[in-house]
Amino acid sequence: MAWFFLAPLQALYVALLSIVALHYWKSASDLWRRRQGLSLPPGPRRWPLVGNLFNAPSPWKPWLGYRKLSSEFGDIVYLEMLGRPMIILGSPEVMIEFLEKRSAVTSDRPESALMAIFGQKNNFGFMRYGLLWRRLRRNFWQHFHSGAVPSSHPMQESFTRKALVRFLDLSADTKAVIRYAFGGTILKFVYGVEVENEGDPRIAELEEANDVIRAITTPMQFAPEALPFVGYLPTWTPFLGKLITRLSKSRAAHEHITTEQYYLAKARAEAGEDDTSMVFKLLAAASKLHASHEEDYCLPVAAIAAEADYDLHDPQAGADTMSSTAEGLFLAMSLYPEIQEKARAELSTVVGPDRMPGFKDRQSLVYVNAVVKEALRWHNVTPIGVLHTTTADEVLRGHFIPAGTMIAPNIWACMHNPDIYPEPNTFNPERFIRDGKLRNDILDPVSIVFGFGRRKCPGRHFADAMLYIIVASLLHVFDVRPPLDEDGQPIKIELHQSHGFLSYAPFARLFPEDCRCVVRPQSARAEALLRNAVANDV
Ligand code: HEM
Repeated sequence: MAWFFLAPLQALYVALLSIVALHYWKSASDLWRRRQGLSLPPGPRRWPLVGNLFNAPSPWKPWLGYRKLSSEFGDIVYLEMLGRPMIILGSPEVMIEFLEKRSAVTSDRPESALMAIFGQKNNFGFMRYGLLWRRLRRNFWQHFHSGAVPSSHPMQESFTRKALVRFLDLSADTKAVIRYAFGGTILKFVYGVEVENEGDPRIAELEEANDVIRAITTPMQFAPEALPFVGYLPTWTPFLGKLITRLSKSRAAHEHITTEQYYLAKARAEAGEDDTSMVFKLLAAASKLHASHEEDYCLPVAAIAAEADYDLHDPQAGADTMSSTAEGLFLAMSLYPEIQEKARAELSTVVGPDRMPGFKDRQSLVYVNAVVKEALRWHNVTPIGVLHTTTADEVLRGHFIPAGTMIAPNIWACMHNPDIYPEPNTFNPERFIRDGKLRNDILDPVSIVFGFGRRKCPGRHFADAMLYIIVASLLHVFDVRPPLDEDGQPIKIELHQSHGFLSYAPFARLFPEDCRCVVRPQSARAEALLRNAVANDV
């Protein structure tokens, strides 16, 4: 009798297995035909169907495991996850060769169904390569390219001072002030919104809005990406309910803040107010060019503006690039007082005690510039950048790379390669200086940490400018020290970077696990200088 029920089940199993085997055989033979005798790049042994699923580097800080693989197999390592090919690039040369020089075929992104379901459909950072991505990115770039960013320098200078003055309130939380400095600048730049302090609810709402990116790209959370239907499940679903609630809340915050700020900026524009914000300019251009199709332009304008918001700091998960880099920098300053001293000596010679530093001083502040470079290198916040994907079959250094291969550049390994940067774990800006000038014979972190080719970070000039003005203004006025323990002794904090990346997740950003420090004015005169500068800015 049992056979009566088992037979159909067995038949179903056999049918399913045959379909999977047939599919596997078809893709393997198709790949074999396309390879035309070329070998795939070397890599750990793959198993039928699952590939390297069980012997891939641990998803916990995978850049470490990837570096180990590169030392064993070379600059190009091949992995396969359930039939999905992936290569790890281990040196700057091969990254430039493939991702920069062949960016026409290496600029796609892996699709993320959950990102789309949870409100990030128009986020071009995660979008497939194509016309819509190009259109959104071009509009975004107009406001962030190297020629455009200097127009926001006065705003960056004054907002930095406004944020730093918060440190004069002894109870201010360092992380919150850092978040405010970057978040407030971006809100002002994008929407023309003036955020008064780190407690402003809009900063908190933006953090909530970014939570979806953080949640989906955090290793254990990212697993549901393989089963995108979870995006449609109710919040009471066992095991997954918490994640779905978190993502839904983030989507709601994202929709609320971006819509609200967009319409407020639009209303100001319609009322004829003069505003230099990005939304204002985009709207003006859209209505001039396409007066009869304004609604068509609302989506791109709102989406492009929202894109800039993604770079806000999150106090819980630290999912932010600029603030996270700054957290590493504050930690470095507290650990290396002698570096603060050298920067201060330079600031005192170039700027003097009677004014705050500005962008006009940048050329002359060689040491300060080197501190910015070292901050981007030492605490490299995007260790594997953002995954690219190939759109066509390619041959790289004699190896066949199939179309649809995910590419993970191990940026962290380059930034911590002792052959390029001796003693890479030491924060040492002087590695970038020779004979009083910035060296041009050493790999500039700026050329790698912002990614590659057509996908290279479009916010890089803005970010670089912000980091410069923060370092210069901070070190001109303040002293950054380690926190004290209960006995009044300095607590020695080491840089431990968080993780935040699963081998096939599209985006990862790191933050220092602990960056506690104490920020105090160097003198009453320095304090007065800052206060006066802020008063004059108003
Ligand atoms: C220290 C600061 C920053 C770092 C280290 C950083 C790093 C990166 C990296 C590695 C990528 C991926 C590039 C690639 O795929 O090859 C990226 C993409 C991106 N970044 Fe940044 N970024 C920073 C700041 C910013 C800022 C301030 C903004 C906006 C105002 C921004 C907006 C974007 C956008 C929109 C993309 C997606 C580009 C695309 O897919 O076409 N970033 N960033």
